Amino acid sequence: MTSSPILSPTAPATALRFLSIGECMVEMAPGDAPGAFQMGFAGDTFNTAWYMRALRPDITTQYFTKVGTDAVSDAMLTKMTDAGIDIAHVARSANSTVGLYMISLNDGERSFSYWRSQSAAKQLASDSQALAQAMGSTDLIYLSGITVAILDPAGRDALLDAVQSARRHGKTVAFDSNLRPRLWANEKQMTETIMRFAQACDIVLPSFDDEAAHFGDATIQDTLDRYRNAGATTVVVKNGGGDILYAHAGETTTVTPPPVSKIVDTTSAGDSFNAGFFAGLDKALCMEDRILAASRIAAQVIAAKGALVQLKNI
Ligand SMILES: O=C(O)C(=O)C[C@H](O)[C@H](O)CO
Repeated sequence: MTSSPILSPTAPATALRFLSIGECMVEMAPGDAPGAFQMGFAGDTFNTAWYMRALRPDITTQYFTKVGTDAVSDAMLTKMTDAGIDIAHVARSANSTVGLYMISLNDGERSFSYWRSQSAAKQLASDSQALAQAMGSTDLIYLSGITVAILDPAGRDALLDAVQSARRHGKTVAFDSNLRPRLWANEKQMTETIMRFAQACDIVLPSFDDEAAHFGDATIQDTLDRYRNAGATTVVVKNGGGDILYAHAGETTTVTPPPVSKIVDTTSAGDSFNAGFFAGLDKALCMEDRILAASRIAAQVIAAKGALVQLKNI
């Protein structure tokens, strides 16, 4: 079992800074009464930033996105600042607003409907200088397959350039492939672009069920090998409630997460897991302990409705 560091040697020993890049949307989640919905704000990379802030109030957590200038965009930014997330790198656009999604639950199975095709966040990579500046003033950068999926080809190239440059400057970059076929033109474009970004990252945190469905991986080991062969130094393959497989510092090991007692809504399971994992990166923990801590956070999150759940006993 290894406790070798993951963060770049240039990362500070204290006052770690975390930057999450992506889209936050209005979330309409099923309420308690039939037909009722509860409005909130969520989005995979924002959820991770929110949980990171909850778990590590001692570090700077920043969010990078673009929103509108309307009232709902203001309310979203208030939600971020109330949570203690630094929004200095959030840009605003006067002629667009934020996206929206609705969760439908059917016998515990969730499905999503989205209204995001015109959202301001689709332009988040339009200012390369802003990207470089944000990445230059952080240590750990996080983005997802959704962050990449919402961009146009020029935006994808600009984001990839920025990530590669940040890595050359000693930043640590983490990526959750978060496959959302509906956001891509076709499966080939999705899988090729995801691998292009994975190649540029240090840490990759895929989920086996999605990877099996879209990359055709027969086993969790196949998923791990594909990302490791692409060049990621640390790969953690999430696996629903099943055994998690990781590779780090030349070691490949399985971790059995604690049994989950209650599943109400799995929204944000992977996002909160990622935050739980990042929260331990600057600590002298072994990989297994980081992964177990992340699993315990995700277990709390899926025991309640919605993407953002107040954590207990952290
Ligand atoms: O699908 C998306 O873009 C989302 O970010 C919605 C949810 O908040 C997220 O997927 C939950 O994991």
